Amino acid sequence: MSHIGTTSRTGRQAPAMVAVGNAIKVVDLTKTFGGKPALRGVSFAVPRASVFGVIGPNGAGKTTTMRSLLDIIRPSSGHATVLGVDSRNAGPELRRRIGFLPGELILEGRINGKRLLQHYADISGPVRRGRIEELADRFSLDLNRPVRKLSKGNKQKLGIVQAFMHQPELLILDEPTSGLDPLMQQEFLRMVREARDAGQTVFLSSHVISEIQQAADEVAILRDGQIVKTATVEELRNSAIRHLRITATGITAPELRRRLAGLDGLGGLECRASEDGGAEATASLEGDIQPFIQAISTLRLSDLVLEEPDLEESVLKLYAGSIDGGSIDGGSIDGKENRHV
Ligand SMILES: Nc1ncnc2c1ncn2[C@@H]1O[C@H](COP(=O)(O)OP(=O)(O)OP(=O)(O)O)[C@@H](O)[C@H]1O
Repeated sequence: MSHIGTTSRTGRQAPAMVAVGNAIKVVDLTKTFGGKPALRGVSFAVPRASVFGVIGPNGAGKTTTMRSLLDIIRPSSGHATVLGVDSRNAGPELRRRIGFLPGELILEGRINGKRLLQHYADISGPVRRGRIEELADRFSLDLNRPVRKLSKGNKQKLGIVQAFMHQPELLILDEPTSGLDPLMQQEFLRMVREARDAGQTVFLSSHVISEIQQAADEVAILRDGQIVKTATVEELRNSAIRHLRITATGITAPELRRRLAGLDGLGGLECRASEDGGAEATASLEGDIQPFIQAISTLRLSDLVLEEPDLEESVLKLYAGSIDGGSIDGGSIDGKENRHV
């Protein structure tokens, strides 16, 4: 194990200490189903004790990536290492060190939640006494009801509890908040943060950008089996699109246009006369804000609005981008150079 710090007697539980190295490393993974590519050279690394989110539209390859990590499916080519073990050798020992929530949860319906979780605990445990009840309480989940009578959201909660209950070193969670109401989503995100703080690693997929933004340290955006971009949430935010509006006095609308037109990252520029006799401009701004700040520094501003970057808008733009247009990062592991979208 490449953890620094103490581990439990079994070595299974994650230490609440600093962790080093990668929990997951994927290099050039491809998967073809009946001649149709589902993954096309995906590479990324997930540092230990971090939260890594993968987002992408339907069919992007999120589930296929996760299944490859767990050896549920075999990749056509490429390589994946999970907790230091080749994913192709993912036997029961490795599985016990992982908590997995599949995207399509199929649960035995005839028994109640408690018995079902006890069954999973026997397989993937040990589970600390009282832990299951604590987690169920956090989700207001009734463990005495037969599983088949639970709503979709409550079944999802059971799935989350079984993934977290044995405090595995690595959590692989496919669309974990699907079916959860907003309060429960927040509870789930708290659990993810606590897991990371305890030294566990979380790899999760989502359609919900705001959720990834709240939970993840790093994000990979997957589309058509390729990673469009890997970035920290901060980097994504910095390269995101902001909307701005300025009002200046002592200047006409055409003059204001001349000052601003052609600035790096500025789009959709519209200038008009303002009510106070000056000029008003609205535009969107992508990336570095410094050239814009410099351009307006000599203006006499009466108003300036620079909105919070819209992560959703910039990610949707990435979804919609052209693969053949050369804008796709073939999956660099550090992903820090991938601003060209
Ligand atoms: N077992 C399979 N047999 C054939 N094709 C498959 C199989 N599993 C996945 N695919 C195909 O691989 C591609 C990627 O699917 P995958 O389920 O990984 O996407 P996803 O990003 O998880 O999508 P979603 O958000 O809808 O769950 C899709 O085109 C899908 O139809």
